[in-house]
Amino acid sequence: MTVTLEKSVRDFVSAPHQLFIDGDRVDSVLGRTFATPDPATGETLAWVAEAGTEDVDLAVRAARRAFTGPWSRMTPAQRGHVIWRIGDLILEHAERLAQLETLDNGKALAVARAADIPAAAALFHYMAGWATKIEGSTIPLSVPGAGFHAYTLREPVGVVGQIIPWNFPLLMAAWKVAPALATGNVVVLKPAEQTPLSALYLAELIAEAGAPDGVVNVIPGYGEIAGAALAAHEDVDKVAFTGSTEVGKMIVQAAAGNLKKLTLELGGKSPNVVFDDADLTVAIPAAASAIFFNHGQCCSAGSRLYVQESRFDEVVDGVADIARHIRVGPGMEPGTEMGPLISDEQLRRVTGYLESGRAEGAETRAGGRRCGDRGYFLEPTVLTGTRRDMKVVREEIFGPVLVASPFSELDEIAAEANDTPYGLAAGVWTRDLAKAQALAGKIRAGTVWINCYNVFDPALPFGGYKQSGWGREMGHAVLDAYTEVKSVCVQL
Ligand SMILES: NC(=O)C1=CN([C@@H]2O[C@H](COP(=O)(O)OP(=O)(O)OC[C@H]3O[C@@H](n4cnc5c(N)ncnc54)[C@H](O)[C@@H]3O)[C@@H](O)[C@H]2O)C=CC1
Ligand code: BAL
Repeated sequence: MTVTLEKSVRDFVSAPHQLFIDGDRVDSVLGRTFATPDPATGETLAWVAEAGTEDVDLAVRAARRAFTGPWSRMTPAQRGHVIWRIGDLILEHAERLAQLETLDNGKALAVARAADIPAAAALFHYMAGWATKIEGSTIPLSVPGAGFHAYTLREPVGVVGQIIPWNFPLLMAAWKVAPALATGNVVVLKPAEQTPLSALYLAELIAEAGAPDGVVNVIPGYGEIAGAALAAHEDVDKVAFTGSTEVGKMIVQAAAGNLKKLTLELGGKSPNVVFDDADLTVAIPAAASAIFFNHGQCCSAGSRLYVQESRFDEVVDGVADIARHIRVGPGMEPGTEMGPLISDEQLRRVTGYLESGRAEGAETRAGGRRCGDRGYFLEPTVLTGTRRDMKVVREEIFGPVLVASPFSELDEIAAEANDTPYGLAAGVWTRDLAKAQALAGKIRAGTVWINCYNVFDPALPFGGYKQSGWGREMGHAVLDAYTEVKSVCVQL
């Protein structure tokens, strides 16, 4: 049995999907379209206009016109009102958006309802408040002689290209669009080719909320064509990207042409460390959730579990038992806890890692196989007996695959936790807060969760050390990424 689709969702999905440029739905210049599949079946869900370089150019021009035009004439309070209204509209359309997200991404409807959609609305509501609080400062100068009045202004960067992934399609759009608008920028958003639908729906809500034409343009298309053109475009002032570290590096090179500003939110291989004095009734289910939430398709996934040796078997057996009982199925089926992976390509990538782990001697404590032969379902998997040099330990798998290892003491685990090119997140579990904070201080990662995991809040900055990225999203910190500082110096 599946949840009955709302008629409006059925109608939206089955309609032809155009690009959203300058407040209008338009076909792509070359008339190209692409299919977005339903990951639960592998069948085509919808056909979507495919942006090419010409469309990227049209969208950038529309954004530039809006930047110098009506958007720049709105007061901060008016901008804040529009952004708040977008949050309200997301909540008003929550069920439709949740169903759309489940169809396009595959995630369980309960998860889309409880997590993705309210979190996207919350981000717009939080950022709305910042629109009226983008302030400079007055600066006392030490230049001898004449008096000066010097101050700084924070100005928008300009036209921002935003390239987002498929793991949290609407939420990643919110993380990008909301701070850009709060700081007075304009946007060309390229959603992932696997999940373009909720971003197109969001474009309509943004227009309904009162954003002038061209302020947010949404151009679905392929990364190597539309994404690459956006990253290289000479009239784009900044690119904000979330996705693989590999593509992040390509974007750095593409952006060099006009030295556009960049923020990058990239991969992770996050350590989750359980000490022997932790409350295991909480730590065990949390360690399972840290890796299995969103099918492990989270950049922050706690994919390396380290347990102090005296409790290793207890914790691993507990996590493996949870893994075996997770209900895997189509996201639209009531009771489903874990849906399919996003695509055939991702399924092959993840099962390739499982084969490599087995070939290198890892032991499978739970899962390890594809479920059925329709759609892209995989069993939640726990591997032990791994070594530091194995691919399954070193590389981001981006699937429901946990590698678990024992450790003996704090300094050893700090070194092992940091033995990765990534530095996105980490978890620490212990009743001893001094020990937790000591380890948190040693771990080189943008977020350390103590006795919790995957806690996100619009006010809490998120981003990576090392090859996990540049800059921070959310919180006060994101405002820096979307503003230029201008110093004004007046001789009195
Ligand atoms: N940090 C995160 O949240 C995410 C990390 N990933 C990682 O990336 C791996 C591969 O997944 P993909 O979907 O292939 O990630 P990806 O990095 O290729 O795709 C992310 C976005 O970048 C775009 N893109 C791809 N190539 C581009 C290019 N040359 N120039 C500009 N934009 C480009 C895509 O169209 C998509 O919108 C995953 O297995 C996972 O390890 C994937 C998605 C999200
Ligand atoms: N990429 C944003 C959040 C996550 O994947 O964990």
